[in-house]
Amino acid sequence: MTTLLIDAGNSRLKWASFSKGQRSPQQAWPYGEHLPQTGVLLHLQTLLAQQSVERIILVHVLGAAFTEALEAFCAQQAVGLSVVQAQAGVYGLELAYPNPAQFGADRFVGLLAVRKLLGSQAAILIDCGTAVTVDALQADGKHLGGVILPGLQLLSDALIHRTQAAHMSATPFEQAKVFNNNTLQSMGSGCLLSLVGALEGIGTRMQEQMTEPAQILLCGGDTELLTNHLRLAHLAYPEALMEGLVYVAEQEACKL
Ligand SMILES: Nc1ncnc2c1ncn2[C@@H]1O[C@H](COP(=O)(O)OP(=O)(O)O)[C@@H](O)[C@H]1O
Ligand SMILES: CC(C)(COP(=O)(O)O)[C@@H](O)C(=O)NCCC(=O)O
Ligand SMILES: [K+]
Repeated sequence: MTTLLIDAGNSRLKWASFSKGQRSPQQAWPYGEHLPQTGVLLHLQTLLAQQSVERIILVHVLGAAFTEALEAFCAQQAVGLSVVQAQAGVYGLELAYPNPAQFGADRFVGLLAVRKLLGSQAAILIDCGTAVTVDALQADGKHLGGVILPGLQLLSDALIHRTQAAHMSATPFEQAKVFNNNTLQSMGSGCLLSLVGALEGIGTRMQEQMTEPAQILLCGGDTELLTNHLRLAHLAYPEALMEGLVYVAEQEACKL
């Protein structure tokens, strides 16, 4: 029997199956034209029709009411469900937010991924999804907090829709460069390089203010587009959140 590991973000559902201690490679399914909440439930239906699933370990950022919808769906399908939420004082983490309920559950799973991938090393996790989050974690488990900024696609959407370029289609991010000779390439390069510059500035400031060397870990949907441009030593691991969910699965298994 299989456990499904699911990260439901604002743009896409990422999933992997976990069985006998082994995780499959991550797959990412966009929501397309659907609202994220509808998209998640449709994708879950497809996943449960494809394989025999005993349990789902899921993290989402789609609102508290959505957890209830998921619970009802899984009860109907007779599948166990654990929805991961940010919590104070668990897994050896001390969260910077005084109210953990306000800290994105995906960011919390990101901190667990740091532990799973890097052990008890100080780290800065950059998760490049719909929004980009940057979080600093000390070796002793103290989370120092972080920043949230618009992701690559959001930057580009805002630029296109709030200028006379509204008639234009998607901007290209591949082969971003500083010397461009057409509007779309100029915009795509500008968005990508502005995000890269922001992350270099934020990462450098965090490293300066931390008391121990911190390993930068880059993950999320735009990892591959950003990694070659980023002038900061880092590890690129697009599927890091799946490792955070594996960590939860292993910890839950220990409690059984
Ligand atoms: N088919 C796709 N649909 C949506 N985003 C995509 C797609 N392919 C690549 N991306 C990129 O992935 C990013 C979303 O990353 P992801 O980590 O899945 O985000 P989230 O967790 O917010 O859903 C977008 O900013 C976009 O640039
Ligand atoms: C910042 C986020 C929107 C990122 O979501 P994502 O890009 O992964 O879809 C999400 O982590 C969130 O809703 N956080 C709650 C607010 C906070 O962490 O302060
Ligand atoms: K994110």
